[in-house]
Amino acid sequence: MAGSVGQSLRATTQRLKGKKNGGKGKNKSSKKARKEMLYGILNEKNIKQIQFGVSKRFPTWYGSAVYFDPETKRLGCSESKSQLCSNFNDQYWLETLFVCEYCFKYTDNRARFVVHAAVCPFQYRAPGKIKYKSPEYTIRRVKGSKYQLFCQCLCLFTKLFLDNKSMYFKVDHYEFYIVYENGSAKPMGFFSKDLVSYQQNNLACVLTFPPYQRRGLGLLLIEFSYKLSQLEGVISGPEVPLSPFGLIGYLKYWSQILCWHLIEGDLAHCDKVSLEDLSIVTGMRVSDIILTLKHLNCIGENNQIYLQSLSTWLKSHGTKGNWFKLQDEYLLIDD
Ligand SMILES: CC(=O)SCCNC(=O)CCNC(=O)[C@H](O)C(C)(C)COP(=O)(O)OP(=O)(O)OC[C@H]1O[C@@H](n2cnc3c(N)ncnc32)[C@H](O)[C@@H]1OP(=O)(O)O
Repeated sequence: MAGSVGQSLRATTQRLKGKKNGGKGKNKSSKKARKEMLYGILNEKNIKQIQFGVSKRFPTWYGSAVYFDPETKRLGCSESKSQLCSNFNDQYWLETLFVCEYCFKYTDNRARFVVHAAVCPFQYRAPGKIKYKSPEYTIRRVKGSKYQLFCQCLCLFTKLFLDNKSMYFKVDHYEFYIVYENGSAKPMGFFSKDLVSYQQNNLACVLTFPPYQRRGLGLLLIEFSYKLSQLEGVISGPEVPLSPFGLIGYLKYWSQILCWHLIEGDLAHCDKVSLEDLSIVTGMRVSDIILTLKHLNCIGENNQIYLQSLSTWLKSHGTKGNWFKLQDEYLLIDD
């Protein structure tokens, strides 16, 4: 399993490079096919389900061609012939993709998966450096340049749950912030950060793995991304476009932050608050603030903010004293 993944990724990259050079002058449809191959774009799901570690199984949300050889539709350089699409079901290329829940290496072969699961070194030591450690959760920073294969496999996995992002192989200038439950080396979710983002985005892509969703981890990661950009002294926000779930999650986070600053925080006693004031205290972009205030139905002509509508939102989405997921005292940001 371990060797096959590295070879598979190299083979895919080589194949794509080769096709790119040899494809000059060919028609538009082959260009489109190459693009789809490069970004793994598929209109339908091609892997039915994921076996994530030995005990978790769940369906994929989106298709991805990047795991496969485009000609044979077989997984990377797998020697297994047991799960070809023709043997299974025309809709799917593969019924079950076995993914290591510690390092994201993958295979279509159960026996190889079981062997790997028993020896994966990441189960004893998670990669990267701890940047946040509360009594409940740890967030580790994993550099793409240092843990290339780990990050590439994580990006491939992400594509199965996020349709509009497509970065798999060039991970060198990305950092990955991965959340773990304390005492466990099993990643539960992550966000990536582009270190050469011209828009100075504080987050490229965020994912909570399906078994761990709706526990507040998405909001924790988003809050952490803002903490990092505020420490850098940058007004920032996520890379766009947001996915539908991304938008719901961000609107929740942004609504809470704006409500807190306007009702309980530094701005609560100001007579007049401008969008720029809000941007400075929250670290949010003005465009995101306007979007959120419109969502909260509390911005009028001349960008006047109606606090009454904020209070109404708060009543229906009460945070019960838990305004923030992240606690500053547990931050370990030294570089
Ligand atoms: C810039 C970008 O990367 S955009 C791409 C965003 N990522 C994706 O779309 C990948 C797939 N989706 C996911 O991984 C997750 O849904 C995330 C990351 C967006 C949210 O992760 P979670 O850990 O589930 O979020 P969390 O538990 O903090 O919930 C935050 C809020 O989002 C909303 N929300 C999250 N999931 C759902 C859902 N399935 N249905 C309705 N609302 C939801 C809720 O308001 C929720 O708060 P609540 O539970 O108190 O009601």
